[in-house]
Amino acid sequence: SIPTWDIDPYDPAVLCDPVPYYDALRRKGPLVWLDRYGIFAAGRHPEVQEIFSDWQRFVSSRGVGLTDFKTETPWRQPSIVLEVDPPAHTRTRAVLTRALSPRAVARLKESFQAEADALVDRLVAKGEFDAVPDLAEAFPLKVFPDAVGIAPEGREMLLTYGAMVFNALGPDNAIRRAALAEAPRVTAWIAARCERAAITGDGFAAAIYAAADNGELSEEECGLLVRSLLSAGVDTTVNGLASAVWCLANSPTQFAALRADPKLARPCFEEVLRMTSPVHSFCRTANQDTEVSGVPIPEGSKILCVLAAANLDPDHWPDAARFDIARRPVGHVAFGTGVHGCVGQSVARQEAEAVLSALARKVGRIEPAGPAVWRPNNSVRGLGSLPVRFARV
Ligand code: HEM
Ligand SMILES: O=C(O)c1ccc(C2CC2)cc1
Repeated sequence: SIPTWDIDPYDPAVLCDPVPYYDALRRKGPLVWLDRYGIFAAGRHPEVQEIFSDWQRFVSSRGVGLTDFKTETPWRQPSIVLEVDPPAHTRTRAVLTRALSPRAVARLKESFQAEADALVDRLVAKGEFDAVPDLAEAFPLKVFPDAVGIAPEGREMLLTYGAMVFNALGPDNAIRRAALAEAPRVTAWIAARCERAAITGDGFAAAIYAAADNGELSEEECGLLVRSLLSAGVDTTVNGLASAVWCLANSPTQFAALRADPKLARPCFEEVLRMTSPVHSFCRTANQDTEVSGVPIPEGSKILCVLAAANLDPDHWPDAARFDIARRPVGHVAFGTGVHGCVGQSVARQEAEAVLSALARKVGRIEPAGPAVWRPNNSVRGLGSLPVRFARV
């Protein structure tokens, strides 16, 4: 029989302190039936890997949250890359892959590094501050909209919209309702920013709109792909950077190792992603009667793939609970995997390398200066506040 569990993974207390839930979920079996929501949950690395890799049996076009687009109305026009399957996905994904290519991102390395160095210099001078607004939000909100080609005014709206996108993927709970209460105002603002006329410079959005000039996509489709960048490209890196500071503040020996070799900034960020999984869970929908690891899965079933639990699976990672920047966590699923694997991961890594290498070169010690406060969100794991002290080298 299939293990059944009445836990509420979307309870704010669980969202803020999820590791016991992850451990229990993995122990209960490869797939567990969560009868509170009538969904399956997968918390072990092999099953998450299998489900995310098999887009034919486990589709994204019926939504990657708890809403089944086949029977319920999405809160916004579905994404034409995240919430579609091949072949429709193939066309739009190709445009994003080109616009966000490692070469396009490498051109940003210097400006990202200059911005990170200047910011960290200011924070070392300040001494004590909240790393969430002053570093984790400040850095991406400066460099990412510039890289996309979005005007500077009102950028904090990107945080509101990101939280909305990620909360909307959860159940109809208080968090989701609060987030969607602001939907009309925020989605109108986002739509206006995505218009071709509103795009500045020759960044990612300009590269996307070039696909409208060569007939690859319609202008409306290009606007929706810019919306995808604004939906996925801010809250994720904000939470990844905040979690990186949290990991380093709690592991002085690991920060010392990073300081000894600032080139460890990139592998350090991969280990932060494995340990904290900024996107903690996403769904797939079975489009046929099937089975995974011997568990029958009826057509139409939603499967919550708990990326964060898979990334802490002790059967896949030796000493999985230990933050070890020398680990090289190849195979982590913090960026997903398969055809929908994160198309923005080069940008995320470039942002993180800039910030972590600045910390390695300019900060002597990172110390907690008050309680870390986690902010509950139905799909992302993020800090609301992280008071820290930066001691000079
Ligand atoms: C630490 C930062 C980030 C994390 C943890 C992250 C995580 C993810 C994950 C887990 C997926 C797969 C979703 C699925 O398979 O259903 C994904 C897809 C995606 N990400 Fe990222 N992401 C990050 C940064 C970014 C950035 C900076 C951008 C934009 C520049 C971006 C744009 C996208 C897009 C457009 C998709 C959909 C791709 C597709 O469906 O083919 N992400 N990301
Ligand atoms: O295309 C989108 O709108 C989109 C929204 C959220 C994500 C999450 C996984 C990072 C990805 C894409």
